[in-house]
Amino acid sequence: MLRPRPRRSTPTGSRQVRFLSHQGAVTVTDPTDSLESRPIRAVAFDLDGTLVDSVADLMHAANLLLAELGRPPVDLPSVRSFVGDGAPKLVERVLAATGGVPAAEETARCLARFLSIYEADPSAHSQLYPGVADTLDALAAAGLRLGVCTNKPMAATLRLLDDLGIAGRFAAVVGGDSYPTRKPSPEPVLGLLDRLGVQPNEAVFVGDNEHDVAAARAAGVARVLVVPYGYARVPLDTLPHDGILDGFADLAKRLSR
Ligand SMILES: O=C(O)COP(=O)(O)O
Ligand SMILES: [Mg+2]
Repeated sequence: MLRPRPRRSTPTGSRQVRFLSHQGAVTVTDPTDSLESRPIRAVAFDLDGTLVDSVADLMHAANLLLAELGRPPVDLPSVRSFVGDGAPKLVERVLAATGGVPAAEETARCLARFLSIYEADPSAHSQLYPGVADTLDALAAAGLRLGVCTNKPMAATLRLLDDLGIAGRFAAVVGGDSYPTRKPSPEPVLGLLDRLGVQPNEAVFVGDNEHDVAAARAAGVARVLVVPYGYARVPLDTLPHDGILDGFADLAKRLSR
């Protein structure tokens, strides 16, 4: 059976909260929140910094591009701070840090070259964070629909999920080039939830940075949780989430009793 955790910053009172499990809908009284009852049917995940530690492969692709350009390489902490706004911003930041951003046409050529390098092998140095595979299995076994909403372009995203053996866990995947806008826009989150066949207030979002929290909040999901280990660029406790997980496996504990 599954149960929610209280939301932060909600009026006191009481509410009935329903989660779906194998056994059917489960209703739990949450005394800290007066919102309407709502069954949780889906969990949406960010990718980089939440499911996968991917920064080493991003750095590798960036440094192959930079070598071709005759520029110096970037280091891991720098690339880590560049991730989260999608590949075009990543490449722009890499170029800005190594001599400057060239004219638009040359920058576009750099982006295309970076993507062709990265998409060819996005997983050589990347790994799932501890507990990810087992926890996804447990949530799926509990009857929840799982999806990915990332700012990484779709081609690389699908390859990475496949390489790491978790592509089959997700009923829907949305990338940074799936909609006109990316996170922090709510558009890709709403698009993913639509593909999963659930309403926003039937979903939990799990992410690692400020864009995840902003996008999920704006989309109106029931709960926004963050992992403690990702690529956030601001302190997690300054963000309007509903809780910081102890680790990925903590998600199963938080959603079950
Ligand atoms: O910026 C990216 O390319 C991906 O970032 P995300 O998976 O954390 O959204
Ligand atoms: Mg992320």
